[in-house]
Amino acid sequence: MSGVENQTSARQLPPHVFVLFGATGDLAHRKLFPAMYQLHRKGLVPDGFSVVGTARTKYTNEGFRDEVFQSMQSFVKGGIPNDDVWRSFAERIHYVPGNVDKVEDFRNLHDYISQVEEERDHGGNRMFYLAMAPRFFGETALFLKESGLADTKGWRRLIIEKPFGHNHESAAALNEQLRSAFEEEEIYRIDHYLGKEMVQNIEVIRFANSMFEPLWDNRSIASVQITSSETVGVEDRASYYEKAGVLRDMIQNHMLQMVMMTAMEPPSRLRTEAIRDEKVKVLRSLRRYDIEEVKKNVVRGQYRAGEINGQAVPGYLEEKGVAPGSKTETFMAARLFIDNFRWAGVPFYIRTGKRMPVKSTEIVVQFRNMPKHLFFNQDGNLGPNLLVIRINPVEGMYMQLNVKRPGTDNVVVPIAMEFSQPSDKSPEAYERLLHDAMIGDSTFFTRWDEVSLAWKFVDPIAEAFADSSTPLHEYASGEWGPQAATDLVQGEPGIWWPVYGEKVPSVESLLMCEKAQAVEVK
Ligand SMILES: NC(=O)C1=CN([C@@H]2O[C@H](COP(=O)(O)OP(=O)(O)OC[C@H]3O[C@@H](n4cnc5c(N)ncnc54)[C@H](OP(=O)(O)O)[C@@H]3O)[C@@H](O)[C@H]2O)C=CC1
Ligand SMILES: O=C1O[C@H](COP(=O)(O)O)[C@@H](O)[C@H](O)[C@H]1O
Repeated sequence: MSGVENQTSARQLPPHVFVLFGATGDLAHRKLFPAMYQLHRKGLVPDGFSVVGTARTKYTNEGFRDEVFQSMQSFVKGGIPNDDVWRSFAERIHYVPGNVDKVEDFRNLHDYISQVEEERDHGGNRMFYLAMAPRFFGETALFLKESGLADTKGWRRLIIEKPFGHNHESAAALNEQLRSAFEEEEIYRIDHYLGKEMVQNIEVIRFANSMFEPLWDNRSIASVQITSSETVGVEDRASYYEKAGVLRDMIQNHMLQMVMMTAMEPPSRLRTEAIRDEKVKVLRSLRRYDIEEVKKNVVRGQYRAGEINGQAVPGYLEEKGVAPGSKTETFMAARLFIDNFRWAGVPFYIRTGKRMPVKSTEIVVQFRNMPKHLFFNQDGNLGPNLLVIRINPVEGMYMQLNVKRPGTDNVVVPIAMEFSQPSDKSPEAYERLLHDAMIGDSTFFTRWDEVSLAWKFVDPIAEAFADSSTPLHEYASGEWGPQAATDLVQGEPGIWWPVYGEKVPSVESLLMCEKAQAVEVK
């Protein structure tokens, strides 16, 4: 017995060689090896599955396996034992030193992989994962072709990390390079938010519950708010973040993906291209902003020193690697409009930033108020119904409803009808996405037209930021962004609904919120 679980309900993966570029890097150690280990532990990988890692640092197979084992102690919750499961996984791991700037190193890698394929049947299939800096993506794809590595007897697939370009022009150029070596169907562009359990659940909540779909439009919904707040700062990623800012780091990809999942039409069938077609239509209807509209609908900010969880933290400008006087935005809020029949007139508010009070991602769908109020809460107000989808750290949802407070008066209180599931039971986003790519399911990867349209939306905002026509507001670490972001939310609801992080909303917190709303809406 290897100790490997026999998980019959999930799909067994096809045999293949998994070629991991950037195998010594942070992503490989933090996410990819733990994800593959879990797939192995669950009995989902077949005999013919091997990982061949490559990067410039020199390791023997044994040395590299030890390195992966050590990093697993930090990156798999609770660490992993040195038992049969690990040993049988380690046997699958190989390492070949190489530099992606040198085509001859690809030939060397090719020879090694051919040897691995001779020793065990991998079905002639190869998966290439580019876990490297984006500047290497295009050239690596071309060298894969030139060295013959991409000529396989079975299937070949390319998984590519974000960021996919810096703007539309560079993304299109990169796409052309990739397409000269791989077909669109062979390219799996990662957006790890699409691997999150509750992001995938949005479709199920919407399309498997008959009570929501009839209400899911501008007749019943007043607004949608999507918040993704982080407590961390730029950490040691300034060299990347200084050029990206939150607009390219979070909005162009994760935030727009959540907008698409919330706003898309039901697909005609549960098929990859049918789903992606519906998502793309949302981006086609997303109103694009010129500079004047950016000024009205977009707010950006940069964190200053403050406190997070009682700990003093420095401002962005004091962080390691940040240029003096940097204008990089670490926070952005925007009011978006999707100009189609379903959503005309419904504002979609999005906000995301670093060094905010809690780590939380939530989607709040606010239903319209009653045409006439018969009942009121203790402040003479009546809160709206909300459907809140909680993406992380809690995975779940709640519906905010009004009920009668027990007693002889007719006072109404808001309650949260709540569902949550333990997040440690869900596969990590990377585990789920690797599994999908290995079985050839690209539903939760981004198609080129999605990426292209997302850049077309983002580029004018980036230009407005670059020519300083929109102010860069300051906010203290530990705050919910600048005041201007609060001012953006007009009409119903008039406030940003709170996000609760680890907490569960209580009647008191919901009432406080209604009170705030009553004041703001006036
Ligand atoms: N880290 C994370 O959590 C996340 C990362 N990403 C994305 O993943 C990608 C990788 O990020 P990350 O792992 O953090 O980056 P790292 O800098 O930690 O790793 C880069 C890897 O590339 C290798 N490398 C660098 N130059 C060469 C070269 N000339 N030839 C061959 N290999 C080379 C490095 O190894 P060596 O020095 O040994 O050559 C290393 O293995 C990026 O696109 C990033 O945006 C996306 C989401 C999250
Ligand atoms: O892609 C990125 O996402 C993380 C946030 O991801 P989460 O899963 O922790 O919500 C963000 O910190 C990082 O800057 C960005 O590159």
